[in-house]
Amino acid sequence: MNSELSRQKVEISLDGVCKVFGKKGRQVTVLQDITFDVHQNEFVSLLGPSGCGKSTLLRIMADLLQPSSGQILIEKEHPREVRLRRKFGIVLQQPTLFEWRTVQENIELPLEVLGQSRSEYRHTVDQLLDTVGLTKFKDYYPWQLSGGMQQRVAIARALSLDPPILFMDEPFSALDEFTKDKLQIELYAIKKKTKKTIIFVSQSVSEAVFLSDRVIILTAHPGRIHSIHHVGFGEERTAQTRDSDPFQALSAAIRTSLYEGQSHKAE
Ligand SMILES: Nc1ncnc2c1ncn2[C@@H]1O[C@H](COP(=O)(O)OP(=O)(O)OP(=O)(O)O)[C@@H](O)[C@H]1O
Repeated sequence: MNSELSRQKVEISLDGVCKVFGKKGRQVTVLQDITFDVHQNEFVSLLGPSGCGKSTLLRIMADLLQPSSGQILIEKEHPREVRLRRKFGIVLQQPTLFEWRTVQENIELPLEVLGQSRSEYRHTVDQLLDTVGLTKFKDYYPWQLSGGMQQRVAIARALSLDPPILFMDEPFSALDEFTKDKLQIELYAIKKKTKKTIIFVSQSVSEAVFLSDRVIILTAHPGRIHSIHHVGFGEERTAQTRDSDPFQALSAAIRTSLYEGQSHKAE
């Protein structure tokens, strides 16, 4: 482990997590012996081929699924406790906004559910609109927005209760390249500003390298950790980062690991 990371507090800890789907006689092991720690304010991507169990692992971490064996602790507590105290936000591939609520009303929803009044959360919501660049569009309805704008609303909504942790499952995968690149830069800036811990599922090497402090590569059938790569570019990530030699070199190394993971499986 690099020395800077070892000084940071462990926020999420996975120990020997396994997941088996199906009934007796027709069982499939999807995840096997997944063990790693995530530190406070760290951005960790889970990268691997389709079907290797990335979403399943994220869902287990977010208490949407239970592991078949092994343990997950978030700040030394079971994910259920953490979920009930709304200590994490979730952003999925599809933004799942409420069509009959405006941008602002979608972002306000979790605060409204908590029983706060608009005067209490007005400042928070104004700040979130500003953070995701949607102040001018606050009275628009989801169907009046582009896909990228809708995903920005989903991110703002996930941040509305100011959770220390964000779980994100391929949030940009349905978007075009240009919007994707732009949102990656914005997400990195949000992470820097808000100091969140982010676990991010991706199928894209360049996305994972651009956003992450560490990239965890999973192999498929069953999903196991193949390797963990530290991203050493520091906190300056711009459009030019992707053209830099360190970025290209790390992307190439990660691509090699991904292919290695697949070919071991085929042997
Ligand atoms: N509820 C379920 N019951 C049975 N099998 C499931 C269930 N959920 C997922 N699986 C299986 O688990 C495996 C991993 O699925 P998962 O969605 O976690 O993979 P993934 O790496 O996120 O894939 P992708 O990148 O394509 O989204 C797949 O083979 C899938 O069919």
